[in-house]
Amino acid sequence: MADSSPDVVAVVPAAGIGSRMQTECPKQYLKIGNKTILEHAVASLMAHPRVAHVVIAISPTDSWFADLPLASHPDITVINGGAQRADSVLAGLNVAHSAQWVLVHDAARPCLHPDDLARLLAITATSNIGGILAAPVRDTMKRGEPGKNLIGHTVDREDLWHALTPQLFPLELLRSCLQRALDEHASITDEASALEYCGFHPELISARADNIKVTRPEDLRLAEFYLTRLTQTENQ
Ligand SMILES: Nc1ccn([C@@H]2O[C@H](COP(=O)(O)OP(=O)(O)OP(=O)(O)O)[C@@H](O)[C@H]2O)c(=O)n1
Ligand SMILES: C[C@](O)(CO)[C@H](O)COP(=O)(O)O
Repeated sequence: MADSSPDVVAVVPAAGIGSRMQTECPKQYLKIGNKTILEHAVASLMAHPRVAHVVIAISPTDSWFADLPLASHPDITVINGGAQRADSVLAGLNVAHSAQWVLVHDAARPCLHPDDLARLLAITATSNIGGILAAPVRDTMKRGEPGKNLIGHTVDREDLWHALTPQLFPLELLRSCLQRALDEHASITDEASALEYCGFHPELISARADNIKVTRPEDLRLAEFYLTRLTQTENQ
């Protein structure tokens, strides 16, 4: 029987402004059904019995979070995020004292399937480095700029993956790697890149491609479609 004791803390970076979404409010506060994208993302984590607590990093100027039921949830701590996503994550790690493992999940990813979360959490039984959910690249990959000619050669897509979230790591390992990477001004766009910067190689868990990060306007309807299908599957 897989361990289901609540031994994992989740950090949810939710301090972005969602500029690429071109909406009035930050995209994590856009609604799909009767909940915001942030609430869907947090609910997908709290549905697993091992997730004991969730730390949500919001912007210091956030004026939306206080109106959500999450704001008064006993298992949720809200803190101020930072200038970059990595700063927000580190701020969350710095208050997540009481856990051995930490899950980091984008507030902008509302469609996390419970099976993928369970498969990621299962690696705690065999790994001391951690791992990430990832989806295989499906298209031929090119390098270039819009309106200009393609650069160089087609990118070989063999072994090329889209890194998703959640990403799962030993709390102290992630905290130390992220702190060092930021102190040394490394380019960090996900938690795995901080571990890679420090010489570690997290496990890759092949996952569903419908765990999308709502980023551009056309993503909202797609996320709504995926969430509707996920809800129907769970109710069967
Ligand atoms: N300083 C920041 C920047 C981003 N994020 C969070 O990191 C996640 C992924 O980042 P992204 O999709 O880039 O969100 P934004 O930065 O808000 O989007 P944009 O780049 O379009 O402004 C989001 O949940 C976002 O809220 C954060 O916590 N702190
Ligand atoms: C963490 C992430 O979602 C993995 O793909 C991605 O790196 C976030 O990038 P963003 O530019 O902060 O959205």
